Amino acid sequence: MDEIWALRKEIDRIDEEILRLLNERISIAQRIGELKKNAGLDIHAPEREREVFERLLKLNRELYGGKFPEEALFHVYREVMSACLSVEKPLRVAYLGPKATFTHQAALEYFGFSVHYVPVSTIRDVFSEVDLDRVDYGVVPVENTIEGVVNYTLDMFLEYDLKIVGEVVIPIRLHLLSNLSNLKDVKRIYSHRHALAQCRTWLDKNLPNAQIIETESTARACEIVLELEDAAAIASEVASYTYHLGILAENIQDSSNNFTRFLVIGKRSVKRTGKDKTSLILAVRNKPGDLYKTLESFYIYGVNLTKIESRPSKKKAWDYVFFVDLDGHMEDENVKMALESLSKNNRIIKILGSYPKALFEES
Ligand SMILES: C=C(O[C@@H]1C=C(C(=O)O)C=C[C@H]1O)C(=O)O
Repeated sequence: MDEIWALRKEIDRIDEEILRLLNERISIAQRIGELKKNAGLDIHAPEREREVFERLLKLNRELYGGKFPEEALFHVYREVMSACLSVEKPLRVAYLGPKATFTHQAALEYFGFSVHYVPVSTIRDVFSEVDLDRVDYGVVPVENTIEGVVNYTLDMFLEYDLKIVGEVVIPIRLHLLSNLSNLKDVKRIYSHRHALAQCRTWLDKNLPNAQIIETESTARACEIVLELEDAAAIASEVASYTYHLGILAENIQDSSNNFTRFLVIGKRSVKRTGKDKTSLILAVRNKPGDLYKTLESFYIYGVNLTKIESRPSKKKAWDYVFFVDLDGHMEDENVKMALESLSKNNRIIKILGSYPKALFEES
């Protein structure tokens, strides 16, 4: 007992030191904020945030053998930087709502909690909020490893002149949320159709007799469950703390290969980090060998394409454009040369931006 008491004293001392350092850090961030304002620079610096994360994750591995878990270190620093940024300039971020959805989770993962979030009801609204400067950034889903591409998001890039400033990949993990403490007391389960379908095997095995009720969103399921004494909802981790519901069973989804990629959209390009991606929209004429010729530029300059997706141009029937993602930044020599050669041949419709690759890319 004495030893526990002594060790807790030690923890108190360490916490005081961490607190002092956090306050010192935020004062420095405030000064950097003023300097950036005077120089007309962007206050939010995603490339610098990436550098901070990578440096610390590396130091944690090299100096301490990764004793402090990597994901936790990421979240601690996500919040530290989110708070430091908020004293420089409070950011406003729109996302495809409602609250507590996976898009909300992706937004939190990218910006942390010290940001003002604006949930909106359509992907178009996210684009228009950013376009009209009502928010600084927007977050939208773009593809899922099981369901495929979110076409609507790609189409919006043809309509709006916005830039991609970042990406987030998150595993779609579903949990059984309830304030009940025993699985056998769950008589009714509420959730959105997709979430229920993704947990079919687990439900058949663990709660074969419970009544299943569909709701319009996982968020609505949580609201209903809060009022009931024999029910549980299937929803995300963010839903559990948004609605103050406990996690009765974790990771109940059938597939462990379910990931969604989200894009962060804004108005300005992001500086090079060395681990970047570039997205662009290309025009390919409807004649033999044209796609081949377009792709040849990437081959000649050794640029690796990570994705190519075709969409109707909406200008003419059977006319298509290609959405391309590639490894590298526009300022990288090989990417620059490939883009120059494509532009000479009038193949570039839009460059959507260069941005840091997702930090934890699990796809
Ligand atoms: C402090 C800065 O401003 C913001 C906060 C950061 C941080 O807390 O480390 C990093 C980048 C910026 O988004 C900075 O630009 O260095």
